[in-house]
Amino acid sequence: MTQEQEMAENRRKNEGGWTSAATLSRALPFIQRHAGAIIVVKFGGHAMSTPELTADFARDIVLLRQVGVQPVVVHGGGPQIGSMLSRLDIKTEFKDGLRISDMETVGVAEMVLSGAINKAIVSAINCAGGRAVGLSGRDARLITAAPKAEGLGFTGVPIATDTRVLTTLTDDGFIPVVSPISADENGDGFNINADTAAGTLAAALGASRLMLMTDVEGVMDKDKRLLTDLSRQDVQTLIDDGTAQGGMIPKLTTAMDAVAGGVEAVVILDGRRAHGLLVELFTDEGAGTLIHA
Ligand SMILES: Nc1ncnc2c1ncn2[C@@H]1O[C@H](COP(=O)(O)OP(=O)(O)O)[C@@H](O)[C@H]1O
Ligand SMILES: CC(=O)N[C@@H](CCC(=O)OP(=O)(O)O)C(=O)O
Repeated sequence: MTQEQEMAENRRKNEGGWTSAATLSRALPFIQRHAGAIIVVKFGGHAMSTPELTADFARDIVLLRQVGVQPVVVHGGGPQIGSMLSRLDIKTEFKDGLRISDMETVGVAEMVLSGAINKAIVSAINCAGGRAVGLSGRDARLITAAPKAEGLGFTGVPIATDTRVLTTLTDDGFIPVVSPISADENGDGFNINADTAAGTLAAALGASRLMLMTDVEGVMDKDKRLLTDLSRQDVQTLIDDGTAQGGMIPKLTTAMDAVAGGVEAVVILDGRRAHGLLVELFTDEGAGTLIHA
């Protein structure tokens, strides 16, 4: 068969094309529902473990923007900070999922997050045809930080936000990409957990959804079965009875605070699998664990 004959034959059959068109058409009511909405997407350090996953993520974000959603990306990079600290021979410890950060550690965290990772995500989104702008909690006083607790050094929490820089960007079609490193009133840098920063910004922006992309399918019960739907009370129980541990704790407290702060729903989903964002937003079934008020 010549190439022309093959193309003609494919056009006659084209089963795949009709299936794709049907999928697109079924997405229409979902696209209409989310058009104009602000959706904060937290991209975790584990979820960006390969360039392919980052590229797939970037395409999904650009697609969201293309269909009228206003995505705001907040990123982590815990494993990447960990490997830089070990290359520099600096020991690191966690308490309840948060890195205990002295001045040297927060310096490394800022270099890795606001430098390398932020720019890699911005680049990936721009290569996918978007207009991404990288910034951190420091920029335009987006997030003002304070110490989380006595003895945790420069491990911070957000105490105030000024989201005007984000709305200025989203109103003009840009996609903000935010590193969670922030400063206090004196300009001292603080290491804020990326889930916490994303939750605070989602509430401050009045986002309709907060999507936390991680390295598990979602929240698991004691038998490692995926929990698909949780109320705030259910989430509290999972923390109290020890079902949720380590990095899942800041995710769940963030989810509870975000829904209490007016975010309609928080979704914890698998960032290791391509297109989870689209499955969650544009299909009936959704993906991962949905947490609501
Ligand atoms: N009940 C639970 N369900 C799912 N994951 C849990 C649970 N308890 C603890 N975890 C851990 O939380 C991790 C996700 O948090 P974290 O490592 O901080 O991810 P990220 O880098 O994406 O923010 C999972 O890999 C898992 O090991
Ligand atoms: C205080 C604190 O724990 N900060 C985090 C910031 C990065 C982060 O949250 O990254 P992931 O989302 O990939 O875990 C850290 O130093 O690891």
